[in-house]
Amino acid sequence: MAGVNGSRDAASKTKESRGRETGVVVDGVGKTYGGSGSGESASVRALDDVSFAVERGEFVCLVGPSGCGKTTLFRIIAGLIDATDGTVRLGGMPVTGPTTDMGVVFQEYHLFPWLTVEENIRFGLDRTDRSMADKDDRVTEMLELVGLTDFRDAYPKTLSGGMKQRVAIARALAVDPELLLMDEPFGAVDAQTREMLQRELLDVWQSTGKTVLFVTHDVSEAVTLADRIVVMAAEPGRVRDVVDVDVDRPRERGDPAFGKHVAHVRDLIGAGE
Ligand SMILES: Nc1ncnc2c1ncn2[C@@H]1O[C@H](COP(=O)(O)OP(=O)(O)OP(=O)(O)O)[C@@H](O)[C@H]1O
Repeated sequence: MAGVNGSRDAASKTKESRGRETGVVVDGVGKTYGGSGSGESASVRALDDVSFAVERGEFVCLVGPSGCGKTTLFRIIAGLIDATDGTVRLGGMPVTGPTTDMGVVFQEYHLFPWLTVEENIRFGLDRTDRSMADKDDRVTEMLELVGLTDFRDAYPKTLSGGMKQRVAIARALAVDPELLLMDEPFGAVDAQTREMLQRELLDVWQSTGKTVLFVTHDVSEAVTLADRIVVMAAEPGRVRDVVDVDVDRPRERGDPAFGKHVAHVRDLIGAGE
């Protein structure tokens, strides 16, 4: 099991080795919340000098203890909040706000309850200049991809949690983003559905070749899914290590190599607590 240093080197290596930078590069990102200067509110250093790169087509999971800044980092990468220091680049371009180059999936689905499954998937497409026929084809393709063709006209409230999350994934992928960015997407479903969604997500990833950055607090989930795992430490949030998951897919939880990776990542998370 190779531990790779998640330093600035990782960010620059990607750039150098490929000429043109692809995938995602998180470069020296820091975030300080609050601190009014009047002494009324103390500042919190949520992230400090976080650097790592996700290569194009790679599946990377981000794990760490509660409060290590996973949500903060996710929001910075998604362009929802600004970093205090450093930059995030996608395909070599700085991320300065939300962009259709990223499909974002949250734990809480965020579907529009007044729209059908089809209309939810079509939502982002309607903000592009694709032709109507192209949009129709894309929606049909996405419904097939996530196995919801028969639920095209259903409303979200009639769907199970797992089905809602499939709609959210289809909606995120519909505009053909470079990056699929996911924040604890399977955190609200039962264990059996979670395992099914994990298998389905791997199928989607393998068939689309998308770059995926997936935040989870579940180490087994990270070892099931990822090519590499970025392990964070808290106070301040920083990269402790980056672990290669060199276990063949499909991965079995009973496989000793799987267990070894889980134990290693748990040790890294526990170190220093
Ligand atoms: N809006 C905010 N204002 C001030 N402090 C914040 C804010 N959001 C987060 N923090 C602080 O920043 C640190 C990182 O929080 P964050 O929610 O990003 O961590 P996390 O790893 O996602 O935690 P969890 O796994 O518990 O959700 C924590 O100390 C938190 O209290």
